[in-house]
Amino acid sequence: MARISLDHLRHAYTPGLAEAGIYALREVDHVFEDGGAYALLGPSGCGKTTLLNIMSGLLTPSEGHVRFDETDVTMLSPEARNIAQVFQFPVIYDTMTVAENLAFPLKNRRVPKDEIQRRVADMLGRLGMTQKGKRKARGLTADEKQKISLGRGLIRSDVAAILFDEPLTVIDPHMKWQLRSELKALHKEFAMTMVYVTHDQTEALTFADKVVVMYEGEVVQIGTPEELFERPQHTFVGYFIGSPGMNVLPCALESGEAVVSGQRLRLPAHFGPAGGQMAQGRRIELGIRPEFVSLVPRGEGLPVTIERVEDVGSEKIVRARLGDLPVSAIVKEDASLPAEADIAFAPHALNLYSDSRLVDTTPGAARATASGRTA
Ligand SMILES: Nc1ncnc2c1ncn2[C@@H]1O[C@H](COP(=O)(O)OP(=O)(O)OP(=O)(O)O)[C@@H](O)[C@H]1O
Repeated sequence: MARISLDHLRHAYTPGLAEAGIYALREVDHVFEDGGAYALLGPSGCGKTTLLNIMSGLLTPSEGHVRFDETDVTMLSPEARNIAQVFQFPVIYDTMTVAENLAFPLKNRRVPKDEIQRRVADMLGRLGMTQKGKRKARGLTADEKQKISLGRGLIRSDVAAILFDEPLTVIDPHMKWQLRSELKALHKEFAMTMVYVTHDQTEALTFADKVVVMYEGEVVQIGTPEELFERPQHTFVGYFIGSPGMNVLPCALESGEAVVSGQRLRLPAHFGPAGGQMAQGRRIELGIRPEFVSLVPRGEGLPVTIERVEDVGSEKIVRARLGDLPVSAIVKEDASLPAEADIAFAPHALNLYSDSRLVDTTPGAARATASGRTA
């Protein structure tokens, strides 16, 4: 297994696009640690597949380098990089049996016969396909074929990394959970470097130790599921992760207060220096997750109009409007809702954003804030 370093990668699909400044990847500079389980998460078109294909060698980046440990592999083919790939749709040999398909990558590497038999039997068990080992792959369901593709990727122990591109798209919903758990178990057991592309936050958060969130050709945050939830480094992360996503409220800062939709909100004390030194002309926003918004009696917070309440099991999602801004709150199922409500924000959970990037409001960070950098 290898540590994969992406060194100042940029990619435009044609020289014309590069000249026009249209990059599918704008700047990616990141290290995937040896043995880590990563998810590349982001909406359609944000550059996930482009990045994965650059890592696998299917695509050569316009700029920058890819290194596997200390070796520069930027110009090497996928075969020369020794990686396993699992694609969105199954890639298997219909005329071979299920077992032969699984054995194929091992035979190619001249693994001894008895070792192949042992590993194939083990993988068939893990995939729940022991009874189907001798069946021809032709005629299997799309689910089953994709499970074989996964098995073929996972059966080799000598690969630098395993790259998955939305591998569960064709899998039946109730099987997805089982296969994800199996992938996670295999990762724990063999500590393989795995990179898993998805646009589904549940898939990303349950599979990965670290989630790499991409937006418009850039990595906007790399973090554990908890970090992405608690401290979104970019408003997009706040909006994309969570259901409903983080409330993002445009505001102006004035002597320790935020003016949100014409209402004044006293900010936690530590926001003072950061807010005071914020450069003029920036787009300033407050971020607060619905889990940290509460409904309080009129006069105790910011006045809102409740527009609707959605019942979601043990909780209710309250959709309200603060002036012209939509705000969501998550409250307990049995919480009573005042007819005329205000909203209050848990101070510890308030985040401040400048041009979509999180402002470090911890004491001592004012200098970085003033120059526009974020932590
Ligand atoms: N072969 C290509 N030629 C030109 N532009 C491309 C090509 N492939 C992708 N793009 C563009 O590059 C950008 C990133 O695409 P990419 O497929 O990497 O995104 P993605 O996040 O994987 O999306 P999806 O989840 O829909 O696969 C998009 O704007 C896309 O239109």
